[in-house]
Amino acid sequence: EENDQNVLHKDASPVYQTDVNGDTGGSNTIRKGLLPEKKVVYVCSADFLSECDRIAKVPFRASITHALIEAYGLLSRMSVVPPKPATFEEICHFHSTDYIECLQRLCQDDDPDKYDEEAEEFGLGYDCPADEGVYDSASWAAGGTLTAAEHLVSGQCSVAINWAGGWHHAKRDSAAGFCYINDIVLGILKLRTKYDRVLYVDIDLHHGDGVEDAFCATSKVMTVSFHKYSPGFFPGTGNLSDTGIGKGAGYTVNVPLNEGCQDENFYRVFEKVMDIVKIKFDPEAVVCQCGADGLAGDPMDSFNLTTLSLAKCVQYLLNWSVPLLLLGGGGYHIPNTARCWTHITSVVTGTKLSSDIPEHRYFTLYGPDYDLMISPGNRADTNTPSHIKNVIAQISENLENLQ
Ligand SMILES: O=C(CCc1ccccc1NC(=O)c1cccc(C(F)(F)F)c1)NO
Ligand SMILES: [Zn+2]
Repeated sequence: EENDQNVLHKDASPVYQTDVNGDTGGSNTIRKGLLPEKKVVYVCSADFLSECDRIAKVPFRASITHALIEAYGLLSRMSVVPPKPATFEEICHFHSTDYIECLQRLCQDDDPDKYDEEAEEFGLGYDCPADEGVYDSASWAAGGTLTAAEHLVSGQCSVAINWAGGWHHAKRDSAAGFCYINDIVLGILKLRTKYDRVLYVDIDLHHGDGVEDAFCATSKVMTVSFHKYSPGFFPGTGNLSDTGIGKGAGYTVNVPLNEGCQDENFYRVFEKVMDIVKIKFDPEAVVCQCGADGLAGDPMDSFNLTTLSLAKCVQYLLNWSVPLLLLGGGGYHIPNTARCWTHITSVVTGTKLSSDIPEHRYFTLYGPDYDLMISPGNRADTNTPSHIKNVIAQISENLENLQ
């Protein structure tokens, strides 16, 4: 096999770290950051990929992403762990049994007129179709996130990755925004069996409303979502004034941004907000939804980010050296999404990658540049300095009062 798993990509120059007695390099210390060898769990298997390839709005995205990660030789830097699909019982640790039973029933029904009143009640219908295979792919994606979270809880790794997870719109008793099972909530509930304070960060283009709703009334889980917020833009929630309720008051953070957001503004806001979150909440574990639909070139055509800012956000969280669960999410320009999550995987494993896409099964998708990096479009960033300043000021004021 041309791509020997143990050979880093030809131009990759691993980043060296001086070891305890000061000498650098040597065969076994080609790592940066604080992760001990192989302490990154990457959830994947052939069954898992073929099930997640069937997710309707992102056909074959799971396999295309995995193939690029493999082509760059990154699998040898991680522990690859095969997941199982989440069971009905595991799924109902968050979702209502009525909703999940209805989802299962409809997915097995091939009658085009199957969307009865009950279906509508559970958000299942023409905008969230319960087609054949939807339950299976959603339960496999959720199983991947649970497997990743379990490896963090058991201490077997410090970072765990499920690029087929991140379905942040699903509610306790309803599908929404093509999300059917909220794997993120299930993963956070799993982490909460060990960690007292869990932080959720969402850098997808859209507001992470399903996760926010699940934890808006508790101070044990803080949710921080960075998203486009503008009239008529889905889901329409996630304004600055949305800060949590009851015991959770102040533990919901929303960072509403405008059209055209570029790397510089996005990362500037991210860093300023997360600096305060770290001081005021001091999380014991972090879950980050890395939705890539804010990238330049995405059919959502809303933000104008490149993988550099999204990868810098993950590097920022890595530097906290607390257990970190990384998930996918949106991302509808599939080669760019694969570029983004491969770039993030290289950051997590401390591996420098050549910007030349390696020859592999899906090489042709990366034309005409065949470059790992993407360029921003030339649309203006409508986030004015005063908007950015006001958002940061308001959020630090909201967090100031946190006990
Ligand atoms: O990406 C999402 C949800 C996207 C969404 C929510 C509600 C209604 C529609 C959508 N998604 C789309 O419109 C969509 C999904 C996949 C591909 C496209 C495409 F047509 F832009 F490619 C569009 N959340 O992070
Ligand atoms: Zn999205």
